[in-house]
Amino acid sequence: MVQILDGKKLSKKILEKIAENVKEAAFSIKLASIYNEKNPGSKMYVGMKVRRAASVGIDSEEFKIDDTWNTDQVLRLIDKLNHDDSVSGILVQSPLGQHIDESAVFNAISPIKDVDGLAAYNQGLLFENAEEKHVVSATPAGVMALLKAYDYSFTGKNALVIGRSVLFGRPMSILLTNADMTVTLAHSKTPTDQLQQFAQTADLIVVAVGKANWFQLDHLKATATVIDVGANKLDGQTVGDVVFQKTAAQVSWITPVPGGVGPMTIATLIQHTYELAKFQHRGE
Ligand SMILES: NC(=O)C1=CN([C@@H]2O[C@H](COP(=O)(O)OP(=O)(O)OC[C@H]3O[C@@H](n4cnc5c(N)ncnc54)[C@H](OP(=O)(O)O)[C@@H]3O)[C@@H](O)[C@H]2O)C=CC1
Ligand SMILES: Nc1nc(=O)c2c([nH]1)NC[C@@H]1CN(c3ccc(C(=O)N[C@@H](CCC(=O)O)C(=O)O)cc3)C=[N+]21
Repeated sequence: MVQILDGKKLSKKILEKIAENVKEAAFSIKLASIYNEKNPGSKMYVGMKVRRAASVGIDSEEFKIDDTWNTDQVLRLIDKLNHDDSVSGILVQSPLGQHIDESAVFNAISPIKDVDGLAAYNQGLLFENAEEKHVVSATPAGVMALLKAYDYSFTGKNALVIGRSVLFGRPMSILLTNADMTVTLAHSKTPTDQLQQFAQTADLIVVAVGKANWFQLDHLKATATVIDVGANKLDGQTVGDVVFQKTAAQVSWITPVPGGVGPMTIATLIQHTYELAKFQHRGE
């Protein structure tokens, strides 16, 4: 019988702890979010992050851009926020828009305000496994926290990560490598028969392709764990990348959508905001 990795429950516990820490902090904390207001998903997710942050006593400031903005304008905004001591963390919600150079934007964020761990400085330290020295991308870090909360044993196990984005797949594959798993990172150029081979020997399968109800492979290991990162809108409902029933019937652990990775992403992002604010005020 499959067991649920309950991100909603764990995220509540994380937020309660942060609320206590913020109450005791002798400094105010503010999260600045930049997003394209024409993207309904971005508007919704930033709204959720702002509300959750407020619920633990962290302020927010939203910077809405639209498709008339160019990369330089966004870089100038980030430069302003980097130098604004009242701003503890800077979140750039992707996608910003086809014409914006997201990599240049992420890399312009001051490393000590990069709450999503997307700047090359932080991604580089992730490669070095120097985790105590840097911020890790919120969603993969949230997945690790969820697995650790259920005492997942990583060492020597096989992981299959499907999706290689800078936002999720790549940092996820490195985090799992750093945790001593043997990681296969698949993508759209991985032949389907190969994907089936990797899936049936995987102990951990992490799906982040951005296609509703896409993953439905058979012959999965009965002891396997499946992490569904997908957040797709289908007829007004949020559905994952994984066909839940068919997959849950085969494995031991699975995350639900909603209620799995999503809430963990938000809680982890807010935790990073608190931790970076604390670092910025160290020694006071
Ligand atoms: N819950 C949360 O907190 C978060 C959820 N998400 C969700 O996760 C999903 C992925 O997001 P993101 O990483 O930004 O997505 P991207 O669109 O940036 O990347 C999708 C990845 O999936 C791969 N892919 C696409 N089709 C296939 C296929 N048929 N077989 C194998 N691989 C395939 C692509 O391969 P290629 O590289 O070859 O193009 C690409 O690497 C989305 O639904 C997003 O909403 C993302 C971040 C946080
Ligand atoms: N720089 C950046 N960082 C991100 O973390 C980031 C991003 N860009 N771009 C888009 C994706 C998507 N994302 C989600 C966050 C929370 C939920 C979430 O909490 N969803 C609820 C359901 C919400 C609903 O009702 O639709 C759940 O899964 O329980 C989903 C998706 C973060 N993203």
